[in-house]
Amino acid sequence: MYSYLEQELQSRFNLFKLWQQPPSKIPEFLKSNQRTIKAVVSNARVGADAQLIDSLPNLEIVASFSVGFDKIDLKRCEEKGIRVTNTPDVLTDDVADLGIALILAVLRKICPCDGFVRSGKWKDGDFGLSTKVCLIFVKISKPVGIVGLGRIGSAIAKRAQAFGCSISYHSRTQKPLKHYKYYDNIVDLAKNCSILVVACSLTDETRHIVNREVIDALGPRGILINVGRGAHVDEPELVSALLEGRLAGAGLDVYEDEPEVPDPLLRLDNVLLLPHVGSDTVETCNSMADLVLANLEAHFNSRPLPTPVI
Ligand SMILES: O=CC(=O)O
Repeated sequence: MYSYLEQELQSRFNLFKLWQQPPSKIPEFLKSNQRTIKAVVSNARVGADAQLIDSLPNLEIVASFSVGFDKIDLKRCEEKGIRVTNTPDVLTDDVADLGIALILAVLRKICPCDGFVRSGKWKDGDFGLSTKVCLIFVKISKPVGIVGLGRIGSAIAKRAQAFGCSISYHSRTQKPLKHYKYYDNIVDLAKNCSILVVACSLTDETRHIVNREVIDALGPRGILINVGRGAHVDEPELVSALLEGRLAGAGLDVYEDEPEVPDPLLRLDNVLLLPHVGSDTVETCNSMADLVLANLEAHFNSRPLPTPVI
């Protein structure tokens, strides 16, 4: 629980600190407070499953401190007339910045370079070469491919363009953007790009959208960047492609079973691993917290919700 959000929740509402309960005590804790609790404040990692929703008969709203709501059982909320809110827009720039940081860091080998200097190896010789980000002046030029051209995907595209990259994308529908090339399937996108960036939301359709076929289409010179959700990628397939040299590298902020990270990835220096920090800046977390509070206040004062999901 983000401390500023906790403070504000405490000063404005009757706050039950579920996260401070040991897992074995949670059912009992919920049972003893079930009549009183009207709102759940959640986040990307915890969500709100059917069990939690069903255990709170007076629940009116789930306000998530996240843009993603893949761990919230929306169907159950809908059936029960429970409102759901998220925190879009305020985190777009941070996640897009991190996507670009991953591209730059993987291609230019920034972390291995840092390790090289710190370990004193520089005194024995130069580091070696890395890969150019802006391929526009190079014959092998291939665009940056973006999976999901929503808010975050578009912000990544804008930034990548500023680095001189051309942009291709795959999404459910084609956008009226003539400078970006659209592919109606992700395999064709992967075949025709050098860096594939996953930035879509996680749904039944996008779960494991990056499978073996997509990874092989991206190929041994390709880089995968994931700032979406771990479950967008078939992780064992990603690991074997990296180990077998069927993929050049990856930059990951998200994993299927966070905070678990597949062990072999920890030993690969062509992979950059971040601990799901896409939106974790002080400024953005404050804005996300304010949005959670604004949604709760609006709901309990019968005003329209600023950022409703349902
Ligand atoms: O992963 C972070 C979010 O969904 O906000």
